[in-house]
Amino acid sequence: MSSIVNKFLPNPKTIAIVGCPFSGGQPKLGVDKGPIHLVEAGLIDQLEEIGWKVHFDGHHQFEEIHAAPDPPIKTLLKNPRLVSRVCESVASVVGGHAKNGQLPVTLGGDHSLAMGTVSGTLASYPDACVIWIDAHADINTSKTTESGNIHGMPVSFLLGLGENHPEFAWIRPVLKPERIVYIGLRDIDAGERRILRENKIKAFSMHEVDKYGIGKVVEMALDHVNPNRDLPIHLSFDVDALDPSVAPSTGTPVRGGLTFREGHYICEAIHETGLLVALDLMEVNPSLADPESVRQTVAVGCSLVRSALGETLL
Ligand SMILES: NC(=[NH2+])NCCC[C@H](N)C(=O)O
Ligand SMILES: [Mn+2]
Ligand SMILES: [Mn+2]
Repeated sequence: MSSIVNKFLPNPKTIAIVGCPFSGGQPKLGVDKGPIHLVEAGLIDQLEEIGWKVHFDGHHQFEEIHAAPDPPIKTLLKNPRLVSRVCESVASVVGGHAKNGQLPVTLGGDHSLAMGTVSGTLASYPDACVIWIDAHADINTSKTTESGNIHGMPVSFLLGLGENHPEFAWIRPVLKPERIVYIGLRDIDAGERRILRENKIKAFSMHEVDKYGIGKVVEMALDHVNPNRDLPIHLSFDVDALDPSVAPSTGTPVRGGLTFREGHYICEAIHETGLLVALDLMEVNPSLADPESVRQTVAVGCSLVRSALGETLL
């Protein structure tokens, strides 16, 4: 176990793996296989090797939810009922683990799931901040979305922006705009840019990563959301934040992303705060790209998780 002490977790330090084989927030098949590949690659043993107790009792089953199809309703959003119900159930699972003093590690699945994970974290740690690592801002509302894909919208629901959707009535808009920060952005829709500006949401795009270096960017990001380094941190990592040469198997790759080391540095630095209370690793899609690219993406996903949980280089 690394020498950093997590300030929020009781002993024995325990992780709860929340495997979420879910793809309903976007149209590409296969992202639901992400968590299965991550676990099959040995993630659980790897986390035990670095000193964690790990609970995993199988991937989340969304069967009953899948059994109730979305009726055609008048909205541009795709599968709103399905996504909402799945996220509601993820929120209660993640929230339950957090309340038991475990650190939930949610494996996606598409990034719409973060509506559930962040809601679950905030239910147990109301003053938690969110560090969102992504090529995208995922902050569209039903007014601004061009795709209708809900994986491009979870942050706006968490903030309570945009119009009310009865399907999503369970989501409490508990996230404050000053409690979220982005790193890695480089593909932002026009409407999202406006929302970020109007709500004064802090974001470090790849431009700032180039300009200041990743060390300084992480420090500035923490200074913004966690100035006294005393608030719990939820880290939501979309694997497409990494450059496609590093993580090719993902549904919406964007060139010009984080290097292998920049991605890992972020995770290592968050671990060093001793404040991490929840982690998401999202958007690994093992059915996109050739077998070697898939292997590489799954391996990098596992190593990001290990870094956030205390694997050290020395
Ligand atoms: N979680 C993701 N990979 N999101 C990609 C979102 C892309 C685009 N902004 C959209 O709204 O559809
Ligand atoms: Mn993304
Ligand atoms: Mn995302």
